[in-house]
Amino acid sequence: MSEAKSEDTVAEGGGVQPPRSITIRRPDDFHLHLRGGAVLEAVLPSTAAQFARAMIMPNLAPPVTTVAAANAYREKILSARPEGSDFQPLMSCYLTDATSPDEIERGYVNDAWIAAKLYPAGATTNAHHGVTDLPALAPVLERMERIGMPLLVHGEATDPAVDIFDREAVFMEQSLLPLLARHPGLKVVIEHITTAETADIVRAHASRVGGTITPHHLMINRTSLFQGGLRPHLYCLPVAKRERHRLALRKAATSGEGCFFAGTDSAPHFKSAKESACGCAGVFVGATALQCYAQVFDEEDALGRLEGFASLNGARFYGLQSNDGTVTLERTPCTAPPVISVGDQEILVFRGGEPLPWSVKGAPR
Ligand SMILES: NC(=O)N[C@@H](CC(=O)O)C(=O)O
Ligand SMILES: [Zn+2]
Ligand SMILES: [Zn+2]
Repeated sequence: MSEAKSEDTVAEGGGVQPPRSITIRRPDDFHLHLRGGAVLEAVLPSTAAQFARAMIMPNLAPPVTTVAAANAYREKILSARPEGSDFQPLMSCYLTDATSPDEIERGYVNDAWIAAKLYPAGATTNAHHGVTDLPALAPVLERMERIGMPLLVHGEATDPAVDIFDREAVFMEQSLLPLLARHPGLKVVIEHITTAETADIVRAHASRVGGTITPHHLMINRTSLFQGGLRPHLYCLPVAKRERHRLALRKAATSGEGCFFAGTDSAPHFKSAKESACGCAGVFVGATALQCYAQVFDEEDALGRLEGFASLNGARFYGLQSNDGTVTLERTPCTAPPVISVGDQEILVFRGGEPLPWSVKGAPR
């Protein structure tokens, strides 16, 4: 495990004061929704200011299922970058019942994408084209296993009879563990893990299974969704769970174990669509992600492990070089904007408009 450089200062009494700043290698966000068009233009600068690369989620409408669509989307992302940005999108493709193993391999060998995303049909936002019959996906998964291409999983059961707070647990037991057994060489990332038990499943298969953890699942529990009234902007899928799970996620993220890494699941939706009789799922955390991760690691007295989680573990899992360059986080309070505007619409920023104890040096405060 690498310990990042931090500026410890020796207090007059001889004790060590907590560091004022920490410098880590530039991090990667291994789970990001950028959408398209004006939303892409509006949200990309937030991520590009913090992260060198991001795994781009393919749940657009229509979803990214072909090499041509992935290449076109990558070009749109590259041209939406702010002036001077070297941000690199890492592309993924969206698996459907009709996905062909040949198209998956073609995209992988031609660098159109480096991973494929499994959405159980209907499990989350724009998942209605997802997979209805997992065992029938075997030829695709066998091919991925053979070529070493990781499978990224939204791990929730879709049976409406399953309690929403149990959907991740049920998927893990009924679908993910059997899938891991059927495909013993397949690399899998369980995305946005939300339970103590899922963290243990990741650990138990750590040689080939990773787990991404979002900033918000480290900060909120299911009670937060109802604090003082209904909080639609904290609603995402998988929904936040009980406090014991949040504590287990904080332990996993800050443990130094290489199987856990940053994936923000920053998922922009318009305020009007969130504050609705049927509000949609997703938290826009792109503008405050690194500040929030730093706060959590600081609270857990684990700032020295932030670099592993944010900048090294994920790259290692994917067989990528870690990034050149560094980013410095300072213990200087900052307040992110409460909203990002897109034309006459707004997207609320997670923890925007309130003081955060950490700021990203050089990023707008
Ligand atoms: N996390 C969410 O609640 N929403 C994501 C989809 C996803 O990652 O499940 C979105 O695309 O809005
Ligand atoms: Zn998801
Ligand atoms: Zn997501």
